[in-house]
Amino acid sequence: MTRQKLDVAALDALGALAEARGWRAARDAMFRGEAINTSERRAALHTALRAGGSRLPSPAPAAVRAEVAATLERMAHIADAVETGETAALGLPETVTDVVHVGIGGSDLGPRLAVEALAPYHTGRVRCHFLPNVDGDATSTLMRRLDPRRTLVLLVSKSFGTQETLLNGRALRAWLVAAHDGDAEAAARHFIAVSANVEAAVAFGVPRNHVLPMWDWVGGRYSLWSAVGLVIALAVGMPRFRELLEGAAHMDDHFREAPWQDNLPVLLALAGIWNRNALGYPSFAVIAYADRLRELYAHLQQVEMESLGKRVRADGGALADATVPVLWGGVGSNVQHAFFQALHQGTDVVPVDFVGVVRPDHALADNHDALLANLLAQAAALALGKTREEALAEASAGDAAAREALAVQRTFPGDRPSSVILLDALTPHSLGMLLALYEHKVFVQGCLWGVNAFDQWGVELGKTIASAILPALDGDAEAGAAFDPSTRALIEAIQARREAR
Ligand SMILES: O=P(O)(O)OC[C@H]1O[C@H](O)[C@H](O)[C@@H](O)[C@@H]1O
Repeated sequence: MTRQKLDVAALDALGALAEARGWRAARDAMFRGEAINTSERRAALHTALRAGGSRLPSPAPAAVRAEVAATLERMAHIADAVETGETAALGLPETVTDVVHVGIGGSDLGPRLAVEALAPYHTGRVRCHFLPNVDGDATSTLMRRLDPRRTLVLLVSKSFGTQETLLNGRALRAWLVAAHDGDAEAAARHFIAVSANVEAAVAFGVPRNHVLPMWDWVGGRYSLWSAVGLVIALAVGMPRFRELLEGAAHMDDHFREAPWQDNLPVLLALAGIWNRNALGYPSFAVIAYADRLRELYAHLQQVEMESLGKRVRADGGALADATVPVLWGGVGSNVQHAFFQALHQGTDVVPVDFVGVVRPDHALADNHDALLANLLAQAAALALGKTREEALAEASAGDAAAREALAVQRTFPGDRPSSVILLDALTPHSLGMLLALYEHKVFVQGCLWGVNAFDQWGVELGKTIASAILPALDGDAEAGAAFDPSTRALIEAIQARREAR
Protein backbone atom coordinates (compact mmCIF):
# COMPACT_ATOMS: atom_id res chain seq x y z
CA MET A 1 0.00 0.00 0.00
CA THR A 2 1.56 3.27 -0.95
CA ARG A 3 0.81 6.92 -0.51
CA GLN A 4 3.40 8.23 -2.93
CA LYS A 5 3.03 11.59 -4.64
CA LEU A 6 2.86 10.03 -8.04
CA ASP A 7 -0.06 10.20 -10.39
CA VAL A 8 -0.68 7.64 -13.10
CA ALA A 9 0.96 9.78 -15.78
CA ALA A 10 4.15 10.18 -13.73
CA LEU A 11 4.25 6.48 -12.91
CA ASP A 12 3.79 5.60 -16.57
CA ALA A 13 6.59 7.96 -17.51
CA LEU A 14 8.88 6.33 -14.94
CA GLY A 15 7.91 2.88 -16.15
CA ALA A 16 8.67 3.93 -19.70
CA LEU A 17 12.05 5.21 -18.53
CA ALA A 18 12.80 1.87 -16.86
CA GLU A 19 11.87 0.08 -20.06
CA ALA A 20 14.02 2.44 -22.12
CA ARG A 21 16.96 1.84 -19.77
CA GLY A 22 16.55 -1.89 -20.38
CA TRP A 23 15.88 -3.01 -16.82
CA ARG A 24 14.59 -6.40 -17.98
CA ALA A 25 17.63 -7.21 -20.09
CA ALA A 26 19.88 -6.02 -17.24
CA ARG A 27 17.97 -8.20 -14.76
CA ASP A 28 18.28 -11.24 -17.01
CA ALA A 29 22.01 -10.61 -17.43
CA MET A 30 22.35 -10.58 -13.63
CA PHE A 31 20.49 -13.88 -13.21
CA ARG A 32 22.60 -15.44 -15.99
CA GLY A 33 25.81 -14.48 -14.25
CA GLU A 34 27.21 -11.96 -16.70
CA ALA A 35 29.97 -9.71 -15.38
CA ILE A 36 27.64 -6.81 -14.58
CA ASN A 37 29.99 -5.57 -11.86
CA THR A 38 32.16 -4.02 -14.54
CA SER A 39 34.74 -2.23 -12.40
CA GLU A 40 35.69 -5.54 -10.77
CA ARG A 41 34.81 -7.68 -13.82
CA ARG A 42 32.60 -9.92 -11.72
CA ALA A 43 29.13 -11.39 -11.82
CA ALA A 44 26.58 -10.59 -9.11
CA LEU A 45 25.03 -13.99 -8.59
CA HIS A 46 23.53 -13.85 -5.11
CA THR A 47 20.31 -15.08 -6.71
CA ALA A 48 22.07 -18.37 -7.55
CA LEU A 49 22.55 -18.94 -3.80
CA ARG A 50 18.81 -19.41 -3.41
CA ALA A 51 17.93 -20.74 -6.86
CA GLY A 52 17.16 -24.15 -5.34
CA GLY A 53 13.99 -22.64 -3.86
CA SER A 54 12.85 -21.15 -7.15
CA ARG A 55 9.88 -22.31 -9.22
CA LEU A 56 11.66 -21.19 -12.38
CA PRO A 57 14.66 -22.87 -14.00
CA SER A 58 17.87 -21.15 -12.95
CA PRO A 59 19.84 -19.50 -15.75
CA ALA A 60 22.98 -19.41 -13.54
CA PRO A 61 25.96 -21.45 -14.77
CA ALA A 62 25.74 -25.13 -13.78
CA ALA A 63 29.17 -25.00 -12.10
CA VAL A 64 27.97 -22.20 -9.85
CA ARG A 65 24.84 -24.09 -8.91
CA ALA A 66 26.86 -27.20 -8.12
CA GLU A 67 29.19 -25.27 -5.80
CA VAL A 68 26.22 -23.68 -4.06
CA ALA A 69 24.55 -27.06 -3.52
CA ALA A 70 27.77 -28.63 -2.21
CA THR A 71 28.31 -25.76 0.23
CA LEU A 72 24.73 -25.96 1.48
CA GLU A 73 25.35 -29.64 2.15
CA ARG A 74 28.44 -28.83 4.20
CA MET A 75 26.50 -26.19 6.13
CA ALA A 76 23.77 -28.77 6.79
CA HIS A 77 26.33 -31.23 8.21
CA ILE A 78 27.62 -28.61 10.60
CA ALA A 79 24.18 -27.32 11.62
CA ASP A 80 22.86 -30.85 12.11
CA ALA A 81 25.91 -31.84 14.15
CA VAL A 82 25.46 -28.82 16.43
CA GLU A 83 21.78 -29.62 16.81
CA THR A 84 22.32 -33.29 17.66
CA GLY A 85 25.43 -32.65 19.75
CA GLU A 86 27.63 -34.78 17.48
CA THR A 87 30.18 -32.11 16.72
CA ALA A 88 33.28 -34.12 17.60
CA ALA A 89 32.82 -36.28 14.49
CA LEU A 90 33.40 -33.16 12.35
CA GLY A 91 36.58 -32.23 14.21
CA LEU A 92 34.75 -29.53 16.19
CA PRO A 93 34.75 -29.24 19.99
CA GLU A 94 32.78 -31.99 21.71
CA THR A 95 30.26 -29.62 23.28
CA VAL A 96 29.18 -26.33 21.74
CA THR A 97 27.01 -24.01 23.80
CA ASP A 98 28.04 -20.67 22.29
CA VAL A 99 28.81 -19.46 18.79
CA VAL A 100 30.75 -16.25 18.20
CA HIS A 101 30.27 -14.86 14.69
CA VAL A 102 33.19 -12.55 13.86
CA GLY A 103 32.64 -10.38 10.79
CA ILE A 104 31.77 -6.81 9.81
CA GLY A 105 29.76 -5.02 7.11
CA GLY A 106 28.07 -7.54 4.87
CA SER A 107 29.67 -10.29 6.92
CA ASP A 108 27.69 -9.05 9.92
CA LEU A 109 24.57 -7.01 9.19
CA GLY A 110 22.47 -9.51 7.23
CA PRO A 111 23.24 -12.55 9.40
CA ARG A 112 22.72 -10.56 12.60
CA LEU A 113 19.40 -9.18 11.37
CA ALA A 114 18.20 -12.67 10.42
CA VAL A 115 19.25 -14.27 13.70
CA GLU A 116 17.42 -11.56 15.66
CA ALA A 117 14.37 -11.55 13.38
CA LEU A 118 13.93 -15.31 13.66
CA ALA A 119 14.20 -15.57 17.45
CA PRO A 120 11.01 -17.66 17.84
CA TYR A 121 12.55 -20.22 15.47
CA HIS A 122 15.79 -20.67 17.42
CA THR A 123 16.42 -24.29 18.27
CA GLY A 124 17.91 -23.23 21.59
CA ARG A 125 20.93 -25.51 21.16
CA VAL A 126 23.41 -22.64 21.07
CA ARG A 127 23.60 -18.97 21.98
CA CYS A 128 24.81 -16.76 19.11
CA HIS A 129 27.01 -13.71 19.67
CA PHE A 130 28.22 -11.18 17.11
CA LEU A 131 31.54 -9.43 17.12
CA PRO A 132 31.70 -6.89 14.31
CA ASN A 133 33.66 -3.98 15.73
CA VAL A 134 37.36 -3.68 16.43
CA ASP A 135 36.50 -2.00 19.73
CA GLY A 136 38.04 -4.39 22.25
CA ASP A 137 35.23 -3.77 24.73
CA ALA A 138 32.87 -6.35 23.28
CA THR A 139 35.68 -8.81 22.58
CA SER A 140 37.01 -8.75 26.11
CA THR A 141 33.50 -8.92 27.58
CA LEU A 142 32.75 -12.05 25.56
CA MET A 143 36.08 -13.63 26.54
CA ARG A 144 35.22 -13.00 30.18
CA ARG A 145 31.71 -14.39 29.94
CA LEU A 146 32.07 -17.44 27.70
CA ASP A 147 33.61 -20.83 28.35
CA PRO A 148 36.30 -21.16 25.66
CA ARG A 149 36.13 -24.96 25.67
CA ARG A 150 32.47 -24.85 24.61
CA THR A 151 32.70 -21.95 22.17
CA LEU A 152 32.70 -22.18 18.39
CA VAL A 153 34.17 -19.19 16.53
CA LEU A 154 33.01 -18.37 13.00
CA LEU A 155 35.51 -16.15 11.20
CA VAL A 156 33.52 -14.64 8.38
CA SER A 157 35.27 -12.45 5.85
CA LYS A 158 34.96 -12.57 2.09
CA SER A 159 38.43 -11.10 1.67
CA PHE A 160 39.95 -12.50 4.87
CA GLY A 161 41.86 -9.26 4.94
CA THR A 162 39.55 -7.10 7.04
CA GLN A 163 41.43 -5.51 9.93
CA GLU A 164 38.57 -5.65 12.45
CA THR A 165 37.81 -9.31 11.82
CA LEU A 166 41.44 -10.43 11.87
CA LEU A 167 42.25 -8.58 15.09
CA ASN A 168 39.24 -10.08 16.86
CA GLY A 169 40.09 -13.48 15.38
CA ARG A 170 43.64 -13.24 16.76
CA ALA A 171 42.39 -12.20 20.20
CA LEU A 172 40.01 -15.15 20.29
CA ARG A 173 42.72 -17.50 19.02
CA ALA A 174 45.02 -16.47 21.87
CA TRP A 175 42.16 -16.96 24.33
CA LEU A 176 41.43 -20.44 22.97
CA VAL A 177 45.10 -21.47 22.86
CA ALA A 178 45.49 -20.38 26.50
CA ALA A 179 42.39 -22.40 27.44
CA HIS A 180 44.02 -25.43 25.84
CA ASP A 181 47.33 -24.95 27.70
CA GLY A 182 49.14 -23.73 24.62
CA ASP A 183 47.90 -26.48 22.30
CA ALA A 184 47.28 -24.59 19.03
CA GLU A 185 45.92 -27.64 17.28
CA ALA A 186 43.26 -28.20 19.93
CA ALA A 187 42.36 -24.50 19.74
CA ALA A 188 42.02 -24.70 15.94
CA ARG A 189 39.14 -27.16 16.34
CA HIS A 190 37.05 -24.24 17.62
CA PHE A 191 37.27 -22.29 14.36
CA ILE A 192 35.20 -22.35 11.22
CA ALA A 193 35.99 -19.80 8.52
CA VAL A 194 33.85 -18.56 5.65
CA SER A 195 35.81 -16.82 2.95
CA ALA A 196 36.50 -16.42 -0.76
CA ASN A 197 40.16 -16.39 0.25
CA VAL A 198 40.47 -19.98 1.49
CA GLU A 199 44.28 -19.91 1.57
CA ALA A 200 44.36 -16.89 3.89
CA ALA A 201 41.97 -18.65 6.27
CA VAL A 202 44.17 -21.74 6.27
CA ALA A 203 47.27 -19.59 6.82
CA PHE A 204 45.48 -18.03 9.82
CA GLY A 205 45.31 -21.51 11.32
CA VAL A 206 41.80 -22.65 10.48
CA PRO A 207 41.85 -26.35 9.48
CA ARG A 208 41.27 -26.62 5.74
CA ASN A 209 38.19 -28.80 6.18
CA HIS A 210 36.73 -26.11 8.46
CA VAL A 211 36.81 -23.46 5.72
CA LEU A 212 33.55 -22.92 3.84
CA PRO A 213 33.83 -21.09 0.54
CA MET A 214 32.18 -18.01 -0.81
CA TRP A 215 32.93 -16.56 -4.19
CA ASP A 216 33.89 -13.33 -5.89
CA TRP A 217 30.45 -13.36 -7.53
CA VAL A 218 28.74 -12.72 -4.19
CA GLY A 219 28.90 -9.15 -2.91
CA GLY A 220 29.36 -8.85 0.86
CA ARG A 221 26.05 -7.05 1.34
CA TYR A 222 24.28 -9.76 -0.65
CA SER A 223 25.99 -12.66 1.12
CA LEU A 224 23.69 -13.72 3.98
CA TRP A 225 22.31 -16.37 1.62
CA SER A 226 25.73 -18.02 1.36
CA ALA A 227 27.80 -19.78 4.03
CA VAL A 228 28.15 -16.29 5.53
CA GLY A 229 24.72 -17.15 6.93
CA LEU A 230 26.00 -20.27 8.71
CA VAL A 231 25.23 -18.61 12.03
CA ILE A 232 21.58 -18.34 10.95
CA ALA A 233 21.53 -22.07 10.18
CA LEU A 234 23.12 -22.78 13.58
CA ALA A 235 20.51 -20.64 15.33
CA VAL A 236 17.37 -21.89 13.58
CA GLY A 237 18.46 -25.19 12.02
CA MET A 238 19.11 -25.94 8.37
CA PRO A 239 15.47 -26.58 7.32
CA ARG A 240 14.54 -23.05 8.46
CA PHE A 241 17.59 -21.60 6.70
CA ARG A 242 16.36 -23.27 3.51
CA GLU A 243 12.94 -21.65 4.05
CA LEU A 244 14.68 -18.28 4.22
CA LEU A 245 16.35 -19.04 0.87
CA GLU A 246 13.04 -20.16 -0.55
CA GLY A 247 11.36 -16.90 0.45
CA ALA A 248 14.07 -14.94 -1.33
CA ALA A 249 13.75 -17.24 -4.36
CA HIS A 250 10.02 -16.52 -4.53
CA MET A 251 10.77 -12.81 -4.66
CA ASP A 252 13.35 -13.55 -7.38
CA ASP A 253 10.67 -15.37 -9.37
CA HIS A 254 8.28 -12.46 -8.99
CA PHE A 255 11.01 -10.02 -10.05
CA ARG A 256 11.77 -12.14 -13.11
CA GLU A 257 8.16 -12.66 -14.18
CA ALA A 258 5.98 -9.68 -13.31
CA PRO A 259 5.60 -6.75 -15.71
CA TRP A 260 6.87 -3.52 -14.23
CA GLN A 261 3.34 -2.33 -13.40
CA ASP A 262 2.94 -5.23 -10.91
CA ASN A 263 6.56 -5.76 -10.00
CA LEU A 264 7.11 -4.83 -6.35
CA PRO A 265 10.87 -4.18 -6.50
CA VAL A 266 10.38 -2.06 -9.63
CA LEU A 267 7.55 -0.06 -8.08
CA LEU A 268 9.55 0.58 -4.89
CA ALA A 269 12.48 1.64 -7.03
CA LEU A 270 10.39 4.02 -9.14
CA ALA A 271 8.82 5.62 -6.08
CA GLY A 272 12.32 6.13 -4.67
CA ILE A 273 13.58 7.68 -7.91
CA TRP A 274 10.58 10.02 -7.99
CA ASN A 275 11.12 11.10 -4.39
CA ARG A 276 14.83 11.65 -4.93
CA ASN A 277 15.00 13.14 -8.40
CA ALA A 278 11.62 14.72 -9.09
CA LEU A 279 10.80 15.91 -5.58
CA GLY A 280 14.40 16.33 -4.37
CA TYR A 281 14.01 14.63 -0.98
CA PRO A 282 17.49 14.04 0.44
CA SER A 283 16.72 11.19 2.83
CA PHE A 284 14.50 8.17 3.25
CA ALA A 285 13.50 6.29 6.42
CA VAL A 286 12.65 2.64 7.01
CA ILE A 287 10.63 2.12 10.17
CA ALA A 288 9.85 -1.43 11.21
CA TYR A 289 6.99 -1.88 13.63
CA ALA A 290 8.58 -5.08 14.93
CA ASP A 291 11.32 -5.24 17.53
CA ARG A 292 12.79 -8.29 15.84
CA LEU A 293 13.40 -6.15 12.72
CA ARG A 294 15.28 -3.51 14.72
CA GLU A 295 18.38 -4.01 12.55
CA LEU A 296 16.50 -3.88 9.25
CA TYR A 297 17.36 -0.27 8.54
CA ALA A 298 21.04 -0.90 9.38
CA HIS A 299 21.22 -3.78 6.92
CA LEU A 300 19.44 -1.69 4.29
CA GLN A 301 21.83 1.19 4.89
CA GLN A 302 24.58 -1.02 3.53
CA VAL A 303 22.46 -2.58 0.79
CA GLU A 304 21.27 0.80 -0.50
CA MET A 305 23.99 3.28 0.39
CA GLU A 306 27.02 1.12 -0.37
CA SER A 307 25.42 -0.05 -3.61
CA LEU A 308 24.12 3.28 -4.87
CA GLY A 309 26.29 5.84 -3.08
CA LYS A 310 28.06 6.67 -6.32
CA ARG A 311 28.87 9.96 -8.01
CA VAL A 312 29.77 8.72 -11.48
CA ARG A 313 28.12 6.36 -13.90
CA ALA A 314 29.34 2.79 -14.35
CA ASP A 315 31.01 3.91 -17.59
CA GLY A 316 32.84 6.70 -15.75
CA GLY A 317 30.60 9.43 -17.16
CA ALA A 318 28.99 12.17 -15.12
CA LEU A 319 25.61 11.52 -13.54
CA ALA A 320 22.57 13.47 -14.67
CA ASP A 321 20.80 13.09 -11.33
CA ALA A 322 21.44 12.77 -7.62
CA THR A 323 21.69 9.15 -6.49
CA VAL A 324 21.00 7.41 -3.23
CA PRO A 325 19.24 9.37 -0.47
CA VAL A 326 20.51 8.99 3.08
CA LEU A 327 18.74 5.95 4.53
CA TRP A 328 17.98 5.94 8.21
CA GLY A 329 15.37 4.50 10.50
CA GLY A 330 14.53 2.63 13.64
CA VAL A 331 11.78 0.73 15.36
CA GLY A 332 8.21 1.83 15.88
CA SER A 333 6.63 2.83 18.03
CA ASN A 334 9.85 3.83 19.90
CA VAL A 335 10.92 6.32 17.25
CA GLN A 336 7.54 8.10 17.35
CA HIS A 337 8.71 9.34 20.73
CA ALA A 338 12.08 10.39 19.35
CA PHE A 339 12.31 11.78 15.82
CA PHE A 340 8.81 11.62 14.38
CA GLN A 341 8.23 15.24 15.35
CA ALA A 342 10.62 16.18 12.54
CA LEU A 343 8.91 13.82 10.09
CA HIS A 344 5.55 15.46 10.74
CA GLN A 345 6.49 19.12 11.02
CA GLY A 346 10.16 19.49 10.07
CA THR A 347 11.14 21.52 7.01
CA ASP A 348 12.50 18.48 5.13
CA VAL A 349 10.11 15.89 3.81
CA VAL A 350 11.29 12.35 4.58
CA PRO A 351 9.57 9.54 2.67
CA VAL A 352 9.03 6.51 4.90
CA ASP A 353 8.72 2.78 4.31
CA PHE A 354 6.68 1.33 7.18
CA VAL A 355 7.17 -2.42 7.69
CA GLY A 356 4.64 -4.27 9.82
CA VAL A 357 3.65 -7.80 10.72
CA VAL A 358 0.00 -8.88 10.77
CA ARG A 359 0.19 -11.99 12.96
CA PRO A 360 2.54 -11.88 15.96
CA ASP A 361 4.37 -14.82 17.52
CA HIS A 362 2.95 -14.13 20.96
CA ALA A 363 -0.45 -14.08 22.61
CA LEU A 364 -0.48 -10.42 23.72
CA ALA A 365 -3.15 -9.37 21.24
CA ASP A 366 -3.71 -5.96 22.86
CA ASN A 367 -0.05 -5.08 22.49
CA HIS A 368 -0.01 -6.14 18.88
CA ASP A 369 -3.17 -4.25 17.99
CA ALA A 370 -1.69 -1.12 19.53
CA LEU A 371 1.51 -1.64 17.54
CA LEU A 372 -0.38 -1.96 14.26
CA ALA A 373 -2.69 0.93 15.12
CA ASN A 374 0.36 3.14 15.63
CA LEU A 375 1.82 2.13 12.28
CA LEU A 376 -1.41 2.87 10.43
CA ALA A 377 -1.89 6.12 12.33
CA GLN A 378 1.56 7.46 11.50
CA ALA A 379 1.21 6.74 7.79
CA ALA A 380 -2.22 8.41 7.79
CA ALA A 381 -1.00 11.42 9.79
CA LEU A 382 1.95 11.96 7.46
CA ALA A 383 -0.34 11.85 4.44
CA LEU A 384 -3.35 13.76 5.70
CA GLY A 385 -1.85 16.20 8.20
CA LYS A 386 -4.08 18.67 9.98
CA THR A 387 -5.20 22.00 8.57
CA ARG A 388 -4.94 25.32 10.37
CA GLU A 389 -8.73 25.43 10.52
CA GLU A 390 -8.89 22.03 12.21
CA ALA A 391 -6.22 23.09 14.65
CA LEU A 392 -8.04 26.35 15.33
CA ALA A 393 -11.26 24.51 16.07
CA GLU A 394 -9.39 22.55 18.77
CA ALA A 395 -7.78 25.57 20.40
CA SER A 396 -10.16 26.85 23.04
CA ALA A 397 -8.09 28.80 25.56
CA GLY A 398 -6.89 32.40 25.23
CA ASP A 399 -7.84 35.32 23.00
CA ALA A 400 -8.14 35.13 19.22
CA ALA A 401 -4.49 36.04 18.61
CA ALA A 402 -3.26 33.39 21.07
CA ARG A 403 -5.55 30.77 19.54
CA GLU A 404 -4.34 31.66 16.08
CA ALA A 405 -0.68 31.38 17.14
CA LEU A 406 -1.31 28.01 18.75
CA ALA A 407 -3.20 26.74 15.71
CA VAL A 408 -0.21 27.52 13.51
CA GLN A 409 2.04 25.47 15.82
CA ARG A 410 -0.45 22.63 15.73
CA THR A 411 -0.88 22.54 11.96
CA PHE A 412 0.53 19.51 10.10
CA PRO A 413 1.28 20.11 6.42
CA GLY A 414 0.52 16.47 5.47
CA ASP A 415 1.13 15.32 1.90
CA ARG A 416 4.20 13.41 3.14
CA PRO A 417 4.73 10.15 1.24
CA SER A 418 5.06 6.66 2.61
CA SER A 419 4.65 3.00 1.69
CA VAL A 420 3.34 0.30 4.01
CA ILE A 421 4.76 -3.21 3.63
CA LEU A 422 2.84 -5.79 5.66
CA LEU A 423 4.13 -9.32 6.26
CA ASP A 424 1.48 -11.91 7.16
CA ALA A 425 3.87 -13.15 9.83
CA LEU A 426 7.59 -12.77 10.47
CA THR A 427 8.85 -16.17 9.32
CA PRO A 428 12.04 -17.35 7.61
CA HIS A 429 10.10 -17.33 4.32
CA SER A 430 8.68 -13.80 4.64
CA LEU A 431 12.01 -12.43 5.86
CA GLY A 432 13.67 -13.90 2.77
CA MET A 433 11.08 -12.23 0.56
CA LEU A 434 11.45 -8.88 2.31
CA LEU A 435 15.23 -8.75 2.04
CA ALA A 436 15.24 -9.86 -1.60
CA LEU A 437 12.61 -7.18 -2.33
CA TYR A 438 15.04 -4.44 -1.28
CA GLU A 439 17.98 -6.08 -3.05
CA HIS A 440 16.08 -5.95 -6.33
CA LYS A 441 14.80 -2.45 -5.66
CA VAL A 442 18.44 -1.38 -5.45
CA PHE A 443 19.23 -3.25 -8.64
CA VAL A 444 16.52 -1.39 -10.57
CA GLN A 445 17.62 1.97 -9.19
CA GLY A 446 21.22 1.19 -10.15
CA CYS A 447 20.00 0.43 -13.63
CA LEU A 448 18.02 3.69 -13.89
CA TRP A 449 20.80 5.85 -12.50
CA GLY A 450 23.39 4.03 -14.60
CA VAL A 451 25.69 3.27 -11.66
CA ASN A 452 27.43 0.02 -10.73
CA ALA A 453 25.51 -1.21 -7.68
CA PHE A 454 28.04 -3.94 -6.94
CA ASP A 455 31.34 -2.21 -6.19
CA GLN A 456 32.35 -0.01 -3.22
CA TRP A 457 35.56 1.85 -3.95
CA GLY A 458 34.50 4.58 -1.57
CA VAL A 459 35.38 2.54 1.49
CA GLU A 460 39.03 2.01 0.52
CA LEU A 461 40.62 5.39 1.18
CA GLY A 462 39.86 5.46 4.90
CA LYS A 463 41.18 1.92 5.32
CA THR A 464 44.48 2.84 3.66
CA ILE A 465 44.88 5.95 5.79
CA ALA A 466 44.04 3.96 8.98
CA SER A 467 46.84 1.49 8.17
CA ALA A 468 49.25 4.35 7.67
CA ILE A 469 48.18 6.00 10.95
CA LEU A 470 48.82 2.88 13.04
CA PRO A 471 52.63 3.20 13.15
CA ALA A 472 52.32 6.92 13.82
CA LEU A 473 50.07 6.19 16.81
CA ASP A 474 52.70 3.74 17.99
CA GLY A 475 55.21 6.59 18.10
CA ASP A 476 56.88 6.42 14.67
CA ALA A 477 57.56 10.15 14.23
CA GLU A 478 58.54 9.80 10.60
CA ALA A 479 55.22 8.12 9.77
CA GLY A 480 53.37 10.86 11.66
CA ALA A 481 55.07 13.65 9.74
CA ALA A 482 53.45 12.50 6.50
CA PHE A 483 49.94 13.55 7.58
CA ASP A 484 47.97 16.75 7.22
CA PRO A 485 48.14 19.23 10.15
CA SER A 486 44.77 18.21 11.66
CA THR A 487 45.59 14.50 11.71
CA ARG A 488 49.07 15.26 13.08
CA ALA A 489 47.61 17.39 15.87
CA LEU A 490 45.12 14.66 16.79
CA ILE A 491 47.82 11.96 16.85
CA GLU A 492 49.95 14.18 19.09
CA ALA A 493 47.00 14.89 21.41
CA ILE A 494 46.30 11.16 21.79
CA GLN A 495 49.97 10.44 22.48
CA ALA A 496 50.24 13.24 25.03
CA ARG A 497 47.22 11.97 26.94
CA ARG A 498 48.49 8.40 26.88
CA GLU A 499 51.79 9.52 28.36
CA ALA A 500 49.99 11.60 31.00
CA ARG A 501 48.46 8.46 32.59
O1 LIG B 1 33.74 -9.76 4.32
P1 LIG B 1 34.92 -8.85 4.37
O2 LIG B 1 35.86 -9.06 3.23
O3 LIG B 1 35.60 -8.94 5.69
O4 LIG B 1 34.37 -7.39 4.20
C1 LIG B 1 33.53 -6.78 5.12
C2 LIG B 1 33.03 -5.45 4.60
O5 LIG B 1 34.12 -4.59 4.46
C3 LIG B 1 34.20 -3.62 3.48
O6 LIG B 1 34.65 -2.43 4.00
C4 LIG B 1 33.08 -3.40 2.51
O7 LIG B 1 32.72 -2.06 2.45
C5 LIG B 1 31.88 -4.22 2.79
O8 LIG B 1 31.17 -4.34 1.59
C6 LIG B 1 32.21 -5.56 3.33
O9 LIG B 1 31.02 -6.27 3.57
